[in-house]
Amino acid sequence: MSTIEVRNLTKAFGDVRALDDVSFTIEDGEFAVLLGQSGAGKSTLLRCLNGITKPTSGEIRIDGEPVTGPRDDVAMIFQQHYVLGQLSAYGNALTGALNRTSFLRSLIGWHSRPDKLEALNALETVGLLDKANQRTRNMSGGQQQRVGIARALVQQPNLLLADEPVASLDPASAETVMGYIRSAAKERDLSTLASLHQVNLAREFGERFLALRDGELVFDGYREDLTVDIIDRIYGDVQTQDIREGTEAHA
Ligand SMILES: Nc1ncnc2c1ncn2[C@@H]1O[C@H](COP(=O)(O)OP(=O)(O)OP(=O)(O)O)[C@@H](O)[C@H]1O
Repeated sequence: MSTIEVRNLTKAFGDVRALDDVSFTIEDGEFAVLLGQSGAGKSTLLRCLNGITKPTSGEIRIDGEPVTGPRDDVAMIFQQHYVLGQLSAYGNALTGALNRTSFLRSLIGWHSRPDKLEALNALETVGLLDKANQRTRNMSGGQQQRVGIARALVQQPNLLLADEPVASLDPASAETVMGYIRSAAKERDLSTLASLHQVNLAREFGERFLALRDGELVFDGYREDLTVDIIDRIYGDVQTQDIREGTEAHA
């Protein structure tokens, strides 16, 4: 777990300000959800936190240390499950330990006992221990995404980032996968920032919420503060119709 401080972060692509003077802090072990319309700047923010994208100005610090490039203690889960189809779930999970494995050892597929235990432990966390030996190409999309989560956990991150981790899944699998991300983060006390475009899922799983609109941070608060009117401000009316109807139906 780590504290993440983002100060006056701006990222410009030509005339487009993908991030515009964004500042926030994520406390140790906090589970934060990043909201915003398509093009709001969510991926750019996650990529800056991951050290893949260099900000135009501003600063990111993890436990006080400036982020200047990719770091081993920051793991990312992507929308597409980038698993190696020919490998088993266990083999994929073990690739999360490559940052701790020498090049020669990785060539011959040698892994330390603690790394092997870590991979099995991570598969257990995502409910796939009984499928450890199954080739991932024969698994469902949701299961492949859970293998991706296991791999991220084996990396032993202090910060877990997830960029639309359930966008390509059906609603039931999306809920299952989000449940595993949430419980993995809780179990390991991981500071987490996950972008989600499904507002209902975000409200179900999020604890803290950050929202971007046109690159600006327009909301930073907790579940009780994330009212339908705020969601309206983040998205416009389109996404909130269902929520209003749901709220009224339960009233
Ligand atoms: N490499 C790039 N070059 C030029 N413009 C970019 C680049 N990456 C992002 N942008 C622009 O920055 C803005 C923010 O994009 P970003 O992908 O961060 O949004 P997003 O909220 O993640 O959207 P989505 O939900 O559709 O993935 C958009 O206007 C996008 O076109």
